[in-house]
Amino acid sequence: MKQFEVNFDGLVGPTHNYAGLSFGNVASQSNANAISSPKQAAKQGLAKMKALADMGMTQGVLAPQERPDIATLRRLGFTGSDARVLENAAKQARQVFLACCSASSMWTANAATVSPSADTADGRVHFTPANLTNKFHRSLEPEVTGRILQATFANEKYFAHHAHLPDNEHFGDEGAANHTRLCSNYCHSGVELFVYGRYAFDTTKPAPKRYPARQTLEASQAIARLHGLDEDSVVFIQQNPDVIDQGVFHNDVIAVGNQNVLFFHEQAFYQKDAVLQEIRRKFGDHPLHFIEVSTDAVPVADAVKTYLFNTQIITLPDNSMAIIAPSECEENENVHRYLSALIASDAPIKEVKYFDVKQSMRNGGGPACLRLRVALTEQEVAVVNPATLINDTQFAKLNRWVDKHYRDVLTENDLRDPQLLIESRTALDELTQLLKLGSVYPFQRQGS
Ligand SMILES: N=C(N)NCCC[C@H](NC(=O)CCC(=O)O)C(=O)O
Repeated sequence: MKQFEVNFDGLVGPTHNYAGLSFGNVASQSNANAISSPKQAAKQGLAKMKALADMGMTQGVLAPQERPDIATLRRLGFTGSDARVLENAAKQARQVFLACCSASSMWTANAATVSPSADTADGRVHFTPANLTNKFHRSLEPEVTGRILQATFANEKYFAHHAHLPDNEHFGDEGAANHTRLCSNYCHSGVELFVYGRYAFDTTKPAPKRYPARQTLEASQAIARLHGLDEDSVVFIQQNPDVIDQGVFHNDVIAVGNQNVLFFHEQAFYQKDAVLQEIRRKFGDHPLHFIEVSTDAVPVADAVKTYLFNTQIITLPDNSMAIIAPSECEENENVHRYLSALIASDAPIKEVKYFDVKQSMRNGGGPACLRLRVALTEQEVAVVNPATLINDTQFAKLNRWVDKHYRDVLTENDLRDPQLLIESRTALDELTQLLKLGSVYPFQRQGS
């Protein structure tokens, strides 16, 4: 049977900006208020999607969200015309306003957790949007994310969509950024790794001291239950609290897996040896490769700066593996040396391809943050909304759409411009037609 792991990349929205909203995410904080380029950001993302499609990968795209989020600003007490809501919010509650303008839905690794049909009790692909409770600006995403996922995977026979977990820190869930699946073949049952940062109901357990742990064990357990996963094929792993305190705010900043390869930093996991043993036991007799990177080879600070682990390991149509890395990895001596040695070694990864995703990197989002992985059978691919899959035509249309609607530069001051709101809504309205999504945005559903 043909097997697919489809990457659904987030399209960068027209209000892409740097607002320093993510405490614990070093890049986000250090680029607060830098000038952004939504057009360049969207094009960098599209170029990566097109490059993967050209490598023979099946590549999808997920629509961004409506920002500024006028509906939320109204919910928070701002009234009058949309222009007045923007003006008053920017003047009276700058931080709240900025949070409601973030284009953070571009990082679709945080859109949802996905379990392929081979792993689930009812044989469907299961999706649970992440509630992203730890950051206000991100907690605004799950409802619309759910609608976009339902419009993309719109077939109940094959796809099951759950509501996001309760919106409370006890069930803080960051989606696929803390979830990895190991398997020998995408269509065979695999072992799902759920990485959490803390226990919600037991404060005696280890937890980071400086920065927040966004994901709880209880949230990860709830997702595994909802998706009908077999406990013999699930491993719950605590992230090392010390690395969270060094800026590793999601597990995908320090570990990444693909098929039978787990690529991780030696400091990634709490009680690492027991974790690796459990993974090996549950994976069974098939070959399994642990590629462990020592602190001597790459210090955690370099991993956080370059996003060595926020790379995509992909299996190409000829079954060889390649690693998709941000250009920051090529520019850093330690990391470049490491990657060059890795592909020359007998490890399964044979090729490295560098991509410029700097507009995203400045907010703490590398190549892997920009994509949601969905392992699908041939039959399942056939029922995905075809307009969301990238081919030459869709790529050209999306590029033209960006050229037509996106600004070259954006500053904080521009965000309060009512014209930007109109531009964004016009762009998104057209996008929903291009991707055949129906009415997913609040501005399209007013009065419905
Ligand atoms: N690791 C993964 N999978 N995703 C990266 C998400 C980056 C995102 N940055 C932000 O939301 C910054 C927005 C700002 O500061 O303007 C976050 O911290 O949640």
